[in-house]
Amino acid sequence: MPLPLDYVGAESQLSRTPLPVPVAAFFREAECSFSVKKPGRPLSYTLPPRPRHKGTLTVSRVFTGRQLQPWSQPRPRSVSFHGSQARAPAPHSHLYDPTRREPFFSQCFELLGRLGRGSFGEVYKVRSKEDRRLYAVKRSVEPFRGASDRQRKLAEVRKHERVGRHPNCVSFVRAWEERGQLYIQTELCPASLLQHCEGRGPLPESWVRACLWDLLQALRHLHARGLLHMDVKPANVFLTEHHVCKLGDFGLVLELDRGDLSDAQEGDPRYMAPELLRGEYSQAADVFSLGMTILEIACNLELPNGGEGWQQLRQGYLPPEFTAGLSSELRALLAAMLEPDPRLRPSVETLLNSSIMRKTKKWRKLALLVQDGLLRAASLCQGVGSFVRWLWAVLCLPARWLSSWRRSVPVTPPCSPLLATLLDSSFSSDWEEEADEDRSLGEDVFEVLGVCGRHNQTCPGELISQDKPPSSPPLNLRPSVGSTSTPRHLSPPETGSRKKRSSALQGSPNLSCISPDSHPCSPGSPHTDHLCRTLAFEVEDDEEEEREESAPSCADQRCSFEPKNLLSMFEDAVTEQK
Ligand SMILES: Nc1ncnc2c1ncn2[C@@H]1O[C@H](COP(=O)(O)OP(=O)(O)OP(=O)(O)O)[C@@H](O)[C@H]1O
Ligand SMILES: [Mg+2]
Ligand SMILES: [Mg+2]
Repeated sequence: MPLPLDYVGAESQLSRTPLPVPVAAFFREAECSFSVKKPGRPLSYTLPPRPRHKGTLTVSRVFTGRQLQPWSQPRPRSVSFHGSQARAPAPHSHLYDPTRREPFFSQCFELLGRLGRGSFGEVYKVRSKEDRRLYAVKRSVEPFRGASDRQRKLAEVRKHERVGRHPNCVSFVRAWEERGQLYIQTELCPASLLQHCEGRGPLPESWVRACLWDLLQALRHLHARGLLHMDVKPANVFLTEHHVCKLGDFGLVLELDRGDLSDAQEGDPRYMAPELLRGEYSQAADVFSLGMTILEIACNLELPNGGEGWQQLRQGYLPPEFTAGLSSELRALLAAMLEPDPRLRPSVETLLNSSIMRKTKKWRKLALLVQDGLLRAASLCQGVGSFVRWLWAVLCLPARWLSSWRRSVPVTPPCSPLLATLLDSSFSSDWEEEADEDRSLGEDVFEVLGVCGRHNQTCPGELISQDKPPSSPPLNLRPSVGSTSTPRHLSPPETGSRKKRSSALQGSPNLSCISPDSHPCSPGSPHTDHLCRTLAFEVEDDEEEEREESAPSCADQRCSFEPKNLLSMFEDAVTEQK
């Protein structure tokens, strides 16, 4: 019975009538038969019941001596209907070793998890060990029960191969059978539309329109090849990571050109077109199922499995309390797709030419184009970023090599031209800041260094490790400070103690002069520290005088303090001796 779409107005008129009207009562009852989707419902709820186990023994179990069928042999066999099935070679993979006991699946794939379970098989998320890409592999739950059961299951491969490649259809990769089970490898999709909608409420209309446009494209592709999907529903629609809808699960596809409709199977009853009960199979059945799918996701409506609500939806009645939030255009389109008479139902082509779909097409194409552009730009940025990182690493390599070389050499060679270049580059205008930082490390550090400057002949790093345990934090810290303080011989004038610190830190020219052979300040000498220090400075001054010629800019600085220091030290020594 066709039901008026402007039912709301009719009810308000009727409510003024004192007598109850049967039609109004019917509609009120109808309202009660629809409900919103329940969030958090287990996914298995949506699956059709699995076939019951047979209690009786199969013939093969009774007559065990029978010859094994070729497909029940342990070796894997490729399944494809493109060439001759008689040859059925092993599925190709250079990783597969037939001498090993593990099945082809375990040898060639890493199992990452289970994606879902249908009435036919379990679907796993896998990574191919060959190309390291992610895929979905559907494996039939039970082994083939016989030749006809096997043929029925293998038919899904033939159908998938016939579908071919289309941006809105899940891509087939390959199939094989092993130990009586069928494996179908397809592209992996992050989620099904059903999973995506769970707990979200109704989807935004712009999203619904985009989804409808994508799925109409997929159906146009199938119908043009003489194929009917027969199982369009949210659980068989998959979303890519770029939010493109793809139609999948081609297990119930009907090949109209084969002429044999005896093995045609209806899909999920909630989405089933009414004429299928009369055995009328046509493209219009897919249009109806798609209409139901869109109604479900756009209105968050729990579709009935049977009963009154099921009948009403197949009589052209759209529950207004659910469809009220939709635009009039989309409501009219849905009403047309759910038309009870398949001959009056618009074809996929007609639907794509409707004004609402033409508008959607423009936006969809633009959105896909922008998305594609953004993705390309992102991958380009990623590529440029990794190139810059690589370039930086290559450029830093000589500097790193030099610094590690410097660390490995115990005493810095004073006249190395390579080192001189490096030191020049590290000698920056913020020398004063560095000096302040050194001071901030604390006097005790310098005291230790001062000691080693007076009594030892090797580099500061080594001295530190001799004088203090290696675990002592300030001592561990110093060598690195010393290594960066090489340009201190160009420092501004300093006090005696400061200069002592500098020479100890540098470890190169001044310390090399304080040796048992070059002056009397040896570890076992009776001279006082004071004298030792004085003599050390004398030697330093001699050297620096020599260097003045080669570094005139520093000469002025030294002239300003060296005679004064020497004089005061000499006076001190004389006073002490008196
Ligand atoms: N390519 C895929 N990418 C991601 N998930 C998938 C993929 N294929 C299947 N799945 C998941 O596995 C579930 C079952 O897959 P599929 O529908 O193909 O199996 P089936 O046994 O044919 O089920 P049905 O009962 O619908 O016939 C899907 O609902 C989905 O959650
Ligand atoms: Mg399915
Ligand atoms: Mg299926």
